Amino acid sequence: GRWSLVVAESPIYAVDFTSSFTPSTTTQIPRSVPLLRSRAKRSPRVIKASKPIQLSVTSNEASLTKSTINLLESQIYIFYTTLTGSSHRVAKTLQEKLENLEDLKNKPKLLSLDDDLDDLEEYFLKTPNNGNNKNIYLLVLPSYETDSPIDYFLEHLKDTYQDFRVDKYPLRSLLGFAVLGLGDSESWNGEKFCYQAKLADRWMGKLGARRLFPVGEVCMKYEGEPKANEWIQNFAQLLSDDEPFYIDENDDVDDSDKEDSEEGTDDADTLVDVEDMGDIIRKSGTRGLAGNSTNEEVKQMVAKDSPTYKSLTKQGYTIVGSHSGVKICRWTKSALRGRGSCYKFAFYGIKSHLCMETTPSLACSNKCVFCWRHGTNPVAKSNWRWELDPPEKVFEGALAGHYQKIKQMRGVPGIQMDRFQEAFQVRHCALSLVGEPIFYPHINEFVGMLHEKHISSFLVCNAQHPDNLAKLQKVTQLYVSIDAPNRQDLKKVDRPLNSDFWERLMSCLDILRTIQKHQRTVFRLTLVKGFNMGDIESYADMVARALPSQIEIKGATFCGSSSANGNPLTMQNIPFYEECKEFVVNLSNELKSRGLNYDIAAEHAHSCCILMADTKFKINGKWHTHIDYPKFFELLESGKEFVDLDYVKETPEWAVWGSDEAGFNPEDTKFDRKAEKLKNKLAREEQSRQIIEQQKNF
Ligand SMILES: Cc1cc2nc3c(=O)[nH]c(=O)nc-3n(C[C@H](O)[C@H](O)[C@H](O)COP(=O)(O)O)c2cc1C
Ligand code: SF4
Repeated sequence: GRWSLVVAESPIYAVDFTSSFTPSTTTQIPRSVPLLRSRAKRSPRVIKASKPIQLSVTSNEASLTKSTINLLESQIYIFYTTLTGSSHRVAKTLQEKLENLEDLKNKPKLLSLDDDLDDLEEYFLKTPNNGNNKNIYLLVLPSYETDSPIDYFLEHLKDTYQDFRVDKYPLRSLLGFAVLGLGDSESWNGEKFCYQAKLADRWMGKLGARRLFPVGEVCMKYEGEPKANEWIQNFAQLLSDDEPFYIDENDDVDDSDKEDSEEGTDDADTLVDVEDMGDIIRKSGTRGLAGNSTNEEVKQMVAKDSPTYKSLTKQGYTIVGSHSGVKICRWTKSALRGRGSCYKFAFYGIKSHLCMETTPSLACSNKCVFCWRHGTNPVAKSNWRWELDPPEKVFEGALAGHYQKIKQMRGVPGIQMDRFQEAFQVRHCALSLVGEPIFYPHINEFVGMLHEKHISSFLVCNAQHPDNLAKLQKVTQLYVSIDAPNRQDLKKVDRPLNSDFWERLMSCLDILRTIQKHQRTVFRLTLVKGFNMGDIESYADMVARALPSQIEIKGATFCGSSSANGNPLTMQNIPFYEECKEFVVNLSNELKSRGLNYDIAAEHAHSCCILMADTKFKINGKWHTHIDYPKFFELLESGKEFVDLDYVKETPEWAVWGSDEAGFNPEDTKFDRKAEKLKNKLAREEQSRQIIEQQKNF
């Protein structure tokens, strides 16, 4: 390598800031020697030069110098990511240790890459502006062979490096960085041990950051925290040590790994005869489809041995293949026992025991505050970066998983035989659950398979993937989640990974109004008090922009809060039904005042859910929010174009807004004690309100 040109030997502890080369405690320092430049050959790229940090080096030569910048004056950021907690513990120890350093001027900041950073770009493209930009980044990273949020972080570093629009060395403005890796050398020895910490160390170097200290590799199984503490101790010492650093301004930033583009990967070597392509694709299976071109392998989104798999199955999900999931919801169980169905029965005529809830992509591009999976859920901005299962496998696997769970219910007291038998003919599929169904590259084929079996499709998307949305073919009902009325609130609620999340949402709204106008479209609002229940005007703006067929408004339900999974909600954030009603009435008035033809159509008080619809669904004075499913399939199979109004059915009296039953199916209520109690409570509330009103009038 380039170090062969060394002429002098020095006992000084030299740290090369710029190379992945890790010096031993005694190393040779090149001086006054023309240095080899090993810039990799790459395709044309716009390179904006960034000025290296000014140090007290005046000559153009590599030198051993005392930095004018005192490390103790820096602002230290400790970043960590964790799935089972050890990296968080170690990061906290690191913070405490550094805090106790007498001369350290600023208190080190501890930040979770997953919970505390809204946007990785704010720290790993831009850097915080602390006066003279004297920032030091310390990264405490575990390694996971299975897919985890660390993959997403590493991908961000890689993408930044490969993005020709941005400064090539954006992290050069940092004073320095160091990575402490945690892993398990027994199960993952050799290259795999702490491999993600090593990758992070490498990418940080490539992005222009200066390595202050060699990457730590700690086996948490054998060496545990004492070994981590040793690294911390040594690093702390380095901070207060005024030993000179070897700094070479002529040397290029860490770009020396020739394997990327020089060795053996010449075009001539990689060109493949078109005739051979089929063979190669077949041999590589679906692995190549993720478009992952570097040496990182394509992972499974939810591998069997991953913490995500464990947490999902614990919650009752059946994982299908490696990226899909299916789960029986409580309404399916309730309906099997002859009790009530969910609000979709009241609004659209869906019987819960005939409904399968599934998703072909457990990953998504948000980190919503109300998502319990937060912390372990696989994430990606917009590209599919995992192994890909064919649609047949997802379809058959989902049905098999669903039926297996139904079968397991056979011993549950109160199961009704006729419904139990019917349940083995799924009629509806809710593509929602968790994750983002339109992320799945074969979503259209998958939906096609449902329709072929006359299974209706309700697809919910998070409005972050306009390209996929535009390409989506006919579904029975197309939902878009509208989690907040404006940019600031949406960022707070969904914590999207894409920085252009608002623009993405806006394009999705435009797509609903134009390309997807033929679909039966629904806005889904989940109301969370203190997060998204204000700014009615902006919600109305969005309705005006997308012109959805219907608007479904649901009060958030409480699934328990936990700071551990990043879910900050408490009971205080759960709106009462009355508050939801008030919100809906206000929205309805706002829309009417703008001449938009929407009105409140139906309600299901039990689930705190209200449906607004375009008044075109009110035919001859009667609401028609229900769906004529056989008609839908007939139209679909006719091959003709058709729209939302072509397959409607009348809404039953008991579900219509303002009816006495408030969405309680009279046939079900007698079985449903909880529903009965709630109904009585609502009646009592209404009574007391009337009395108060009367008193006011006297
Ligand atoms: C599914 C799984 C995969 C893992 N893969 C690796 C690996 O590839 N390399 C490694 O060094 N350690 C691996 N480990 C060990 C973890 O990195 C180690 O337990 C670490 O301390 C976990 O940190 P955390 O508690 O902050 O999540 C793996 C652990 C699990 C459970
Ligand atoms: S979109 Fe769904 S899966 Fe994704 S974070 Fe939000 S709630 Fe969770």
